[in-house]
Formats: sequence, structure tokens, C-alpha cells
Amino acid sequence: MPSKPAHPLKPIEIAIQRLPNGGGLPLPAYASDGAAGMDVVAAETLTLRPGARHAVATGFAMAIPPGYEVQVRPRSGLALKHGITCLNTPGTIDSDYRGEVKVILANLSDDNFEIKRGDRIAQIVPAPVQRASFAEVESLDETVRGAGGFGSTGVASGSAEEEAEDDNIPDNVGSLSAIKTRRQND
Ligand SMILES: O=c1ccn([C@H]2C[C@H](O)[C@@H](COP(=O)(O)OP(=O)(O)OP(=O)(O)O)O2)c(=O)[nH]1
Repeated sequence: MPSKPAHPLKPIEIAIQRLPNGGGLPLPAYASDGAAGMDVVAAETLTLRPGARHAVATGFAMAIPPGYEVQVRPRSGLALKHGITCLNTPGTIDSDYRGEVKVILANLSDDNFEIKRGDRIAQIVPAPVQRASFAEVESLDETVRGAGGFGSTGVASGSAEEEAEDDNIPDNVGSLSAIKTRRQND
């Protein structure tokens, strides 16, 4: 059998504490050799009604090393099959937080969703944190984009034909692809 290539990044060590409500539950763990996230299980049993949200207990707390965070992310299977997601995705666990990790689940489906103690409800991924300091200025440098954003470049790939047609549209109306998109959404 071919040997597995080692993961190129050295794992960081995170102190983890099992809380009284986490007795007997597995700690977060990778489900496969190449999994990016460690699966997290629920430490409580509940029904999440349609449209409802709940901070689900996990039964553990962590001391993340300075310079890192841990992100809490949804599981795609729960999202696709049941409309269950982490409302604040990615959730942020700060390095100075010592409380119980909670998973803020929301039910975006029309059906009740049953969560049983021990069910895998989310996954966590450690990440380095780049901090910044602000340098306040009177004005910012100019760019082609300027203040355009929030879909200003449209949706379609923008063919040469469309660009030619765009030339006939007054500036205050918007690009052809943007107009088509608006029509589609109306
Ligand atoms: O999905 C999450 C998100 C956050 N937390 C915990 C750990 C995190 O360190 C703390 C604060 O989270 P965040 O900074 O996102 O919340 P906030 O609303 O800004 O609260 P705070 O004022 O306590 O920072 O809550 C969780 O357990 N799960």
C-alpha cells in the first residue's frame, strides 16, 4: 500500500477540558485522514422547530493558544438534507474564552429537526489570526472600482456583444447584465 504523505503543517496543541455535561461524549475528532474540520457532538437533546435557533451545548471548553482562533462551521450534510446551519458561521472562539463552546444552530427548513445527545452537529477548524492596527487618514487612494460594490460588476460573464450594447445605455441605468439580472429577479 502506498504510504500516506504527512500533513505539511504541524498541528497546534489546544488544551481542552471536558465539562460535567460532556461526560461520556467523544471530544472533537477528525472523521478522516484529510478532514479539515474536527466534528463536534451535541451534549443535549432537543427539537429545533422551523425558523428556530439554539446555542447547543457541546460539553467542552478550550484554551486556544494566543495568535489563533477556532472557527465553528456547519456540516454540509445537515445543511443540504435538513436546512440546519450555524447561524453565525463561521462562529469565532476567541483565544481568551474559557466558557463552554456552543454551536448556534438554526433550522431553515419547514420541518422540526431532532438533535440527540452525541449527534455530530458542526465542525471546528483552528486558524491563525492576523491582527491589524488602523492608521486614520483624510482620504484614500483612488482605484478603478472606487466605491462600486455589492454586485456592481453584475452576474453574467460579460460578452463583447453585451459590452457593445452597454455603450447605448445611459450611465444612470446600469450595465446590460445588471439589468437582465434585475429582470430575472423581478
Ligand atoms: O459559535 C460560537 C461563537 C462564539 N462562542 C463563544 C466563544 C467566543 O469567544 C465568545 C464570544 O463570541 P463572539 O466574539 O462571536 O461574540 P460577541 O457577540 O462579540 O460577544 P462578546 O461580547 O462576548 O465577545 O462566545 C461560541 O461558543 N460559539
